[in-house]
Amino acid sequence: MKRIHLYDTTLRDGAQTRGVDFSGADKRALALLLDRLGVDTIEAGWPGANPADTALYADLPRLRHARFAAFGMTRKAGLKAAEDPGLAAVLAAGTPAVCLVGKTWDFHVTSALGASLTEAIDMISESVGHAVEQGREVVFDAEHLFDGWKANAPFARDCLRAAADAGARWLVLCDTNGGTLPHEVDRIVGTMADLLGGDRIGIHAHDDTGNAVANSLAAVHAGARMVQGTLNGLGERCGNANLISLIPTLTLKLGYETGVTAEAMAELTQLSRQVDDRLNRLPDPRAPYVGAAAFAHKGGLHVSAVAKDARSYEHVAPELVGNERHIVVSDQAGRATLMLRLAELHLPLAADDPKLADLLALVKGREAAGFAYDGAGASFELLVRRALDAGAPATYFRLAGFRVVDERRRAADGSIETLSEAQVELEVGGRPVMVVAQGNGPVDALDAALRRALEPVYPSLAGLKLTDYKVRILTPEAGTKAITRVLIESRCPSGERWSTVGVGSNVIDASYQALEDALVYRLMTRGATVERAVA
Ligand SMILES: CC(=O)SCCNC(=O)CCNC(=O)[C@H](O)C(C)(C)COP(=O)(O)OP(=O)(O)OC[C@H]1O[C@@H](n2cnc3c(N)ncnc32)[C@H](O)[C@@H]1OP(=O)(O)O
Ligand SMILES: CC(=O)C(=O)O
Repeated sequence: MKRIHLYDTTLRDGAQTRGVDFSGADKRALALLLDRLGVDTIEAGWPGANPADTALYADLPRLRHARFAAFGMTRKAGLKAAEDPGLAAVLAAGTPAVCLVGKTWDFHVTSALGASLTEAIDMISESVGHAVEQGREVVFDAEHLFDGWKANAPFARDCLRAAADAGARWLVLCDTNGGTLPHEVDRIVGTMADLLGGDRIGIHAHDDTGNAVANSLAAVHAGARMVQGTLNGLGERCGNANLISLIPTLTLKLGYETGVTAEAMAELTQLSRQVDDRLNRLPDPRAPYVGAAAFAHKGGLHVSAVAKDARSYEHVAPELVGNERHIVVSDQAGRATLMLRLAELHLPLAADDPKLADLLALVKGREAAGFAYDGAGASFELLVRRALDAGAPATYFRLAGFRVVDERRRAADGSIETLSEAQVELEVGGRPVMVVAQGNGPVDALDAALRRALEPVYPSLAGLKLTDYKVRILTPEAGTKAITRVLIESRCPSGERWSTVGVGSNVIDASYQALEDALVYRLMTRGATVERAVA
C-alpha cells in the first residue's frame, strides 16, 4: 500500500486566511490536535517574519507523532544564502525540516523578484544547498509551478532540478493561484513524477476554482506522495486543499496509508468543529464528511430507503469520521421520515398508528405556515413531545407579557444614539417576575431580560449563548407586513448546539417564540424542574 505524507500548513497558509488571527496559544493547541490526528509534518509559521512566529518556534510544544517544519523563502536576490537574514531566521528555528518557497514562473521572477532567470535558479539552488548543509530536510515549495509550466516549461523544470540537485527531499508543486484544473494537474504532475521520481513530489493546491481537493487527488493519482493542506480548508483567498476531506478520501476510498489511524479518523468531525470553535466560526453544515448535513436525510424517498439500509444514501458510514446520521423532518417528509426521527427521540410510533398521520399533518401544516423544522431540531422535538404528550416539557415559566422599546435619537454632540430596552413579565416557580434589560437591539434586549428573569431560578441557563440569528422574509410581496421566520442557534458552555424557530408577522414576536423554545429546550434536556431549580 502506498504511503502518503500529510503535510499540514494550517498554522502558516491557514494564518493567511482573511479574518483569521491565531494567537500563540491557538497555534500550540492546534499543533497538538494535528499531532493527535496523525499528520506527518506541521508547518507552524514563518520564523523571522513576525515576533509571534519567532517566539512560537523558540518554544514549540512536544509532539508524539509529527515533526515541525519552519517555513521561509529562498535567499533574496543579490544576497548570499549564508548572509540572508531571513533564511538565517528560518534555520535558527532548529526544526528538523524546513520548507523554502521559490519562484518557478518566469513572469514572477521578472515582475516580482526583478531578477534574471539564471539568478532565480541560483537562489533556489544555493538556499536549498545551504539548508541541507545545516542538516535539514528540505521541502521545496515550487510556487506557481503549474502556471510556470504553462508559460515556460523548461524554466519551471530547471527550477525543480536545481532544488533536487541541491538535495531537496520534497519538490512540492504549488498551484499558488488556484486556477489549474484536475486534468492539467494530472498531466503536469505525471510528467514531473516521470522526470524526478514520484516519491519526492508533493502537491500544494488552492481552492480558487473549488478544485483544491480534486487537484490534490489528481496529483496523487499521477504519482505525488506528499499532500499539503489545511484543516477545514483555511488558507489564502479561497483557501487550501481541505485535509478534513482529503484524509478520509485517501484512506477510505483510495486505500492509501497515512499516519491517521481509524481511531483518529473517528475524531475527525470533532476536530473540525474544535478548529471552528477556536476561530469563533460557525461550522459549515455542508462540509463533506464532517458537516451537520453530510449525513442528514430529508427527502421522504431517501429516508424510506435509509430506514431499510443506510448504505442506500450514504457513501461511507458516518461513524468512520465521527459524524452521525440525521433524519430531517420537513414538508418533504413521509411517514418513514417521521417514524425514524421519532425513534431517534425514543418516541417510536408504528406505521399504522393514527397518531403518526396526525403528527405528519401537524408538521406539514406548520411548515406551510412558515416553520422550517429541518433547521430547527429543538423546536421540532418540543412540538412532537407536546403533540404526543410524551415527555412534554414542563411549564418552566409563563409569559404574562413583554414590551420592547427601540429608541433612536440625536445626542447633544450631534451623534446618533440607539437604545433598545425590553420589559418582560413572567410567572416563574409560581411567582410573578418583572425585569427590564437593555441590549444592542430589540432581540438582544428581550433575550437579556428573559435571562435576567430566569437565571436565578434556573442556573443551568447561565453561560448559554445565542450564536446565530437569521431572519427570512417569507412573504416579501406583503412589504413591511410580511411574515418572517426567525431561526436561532444556541450554544451551552459544554459546546452543545441546538436550533429553534419562530414565525410571525411581527419579527420581535417571531424572535420571542424562537428564544422561548431555546430556553425551554435547554431546561428540558437538563431535566430541570421548578422545585429543584428553586432549591
Ligand atoms: C505563496 C505563499 O503563500 S508564500 C507565503 C506568503 N506569506 C507571507 O508573505 C506572510 C509572511 N510575510 C511577511 O511577514 C513579510 O512579507 C516578510 C517578512 C516575509 C518579508 O517582508 P519584507 O522584507 O518587508 O518584504 P515584502 O513582503 O514587502 O516583499 C517581499 C520581498 O521578498 C522577495 N521575494 C518574494 N518571494 C521570494 C522568494 N521566493 N525568494 C526570495 N525572495 C522573494 C520579493 O521580491 C520582495 O523583495 P523586495 O523587498 O526586494 O522587493
Ligand atoms: C507556498 C504556497 O503557499 C503557495 O505557493 O501557494
